[in-house]
Amino acid sequence: MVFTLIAAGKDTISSTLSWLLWLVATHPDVERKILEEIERESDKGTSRFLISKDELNGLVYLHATIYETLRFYPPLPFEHRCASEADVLPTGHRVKKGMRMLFNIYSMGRMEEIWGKDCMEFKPQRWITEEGNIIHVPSQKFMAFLTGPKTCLGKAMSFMQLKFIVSAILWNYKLDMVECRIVKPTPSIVLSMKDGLKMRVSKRCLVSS
Ligand code: HEM
Repeated sequence: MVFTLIAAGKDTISSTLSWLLWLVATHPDVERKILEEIERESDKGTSRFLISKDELNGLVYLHATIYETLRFYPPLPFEHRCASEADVLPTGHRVKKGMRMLFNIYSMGRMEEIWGKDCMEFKPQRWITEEGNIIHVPSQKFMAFLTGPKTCLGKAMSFMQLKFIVSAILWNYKLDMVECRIVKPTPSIVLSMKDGLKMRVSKRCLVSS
């Protein structure tokens, strides 16, 4: 069981981290908002190297940035399922018993019919209500963790891990792209970056002590 959890979480988390750090490095407005949020939500009296577990709940904008990263770059970009019974899909398509269906989660995250006209913009704000809470998006619309009875068991843990790691990295280090080169995914079971991600890492001067 422990092995299953580690295996299911390792590559998915590392894929999300790479895409998120690249997206943040190339969207300085998003980076600024994440840092302002950490500054606001973290305990001024403690070390800033790691944010505490309780403070993680306050990182709504970072939470939204993780959702937005997963919309564009789901670590598992394709999934398939087999129909246990004949059925008719909501689209009207007839499915025979035993028929295999492949669905493209990567494309679904970029479809105008699902996400609206600004579907190709990296906009964490789309996940936040006017009152500042995370918008609940049904899992049939946002499929990175899949939907139905075989959905990911590690979703909550993933957000916790990612918020811990990203807040610690971004608070302490500035990450810049080494050179202007095209970053693109490689077609594989886990969505990784073709040729990896090269970044320049420098110690960040804290906004305040
Ligand atoms: C961003 C991170 C993650 C994403 C996007 C993700 C996505 C998914 C997806 C799409 C599936 C369904 C696979 C299939 O049925 O073909 C799945 C299953 C699963 N995930 Fe995750 N996962 C993530 C992180 C994690 C972590 C950190 C853990 C464990 C701590 C975990 C545990 C599991 C387990 C146990 C299953 C199998 C569930 C079952 O078959 O009933 N996942 N995940």
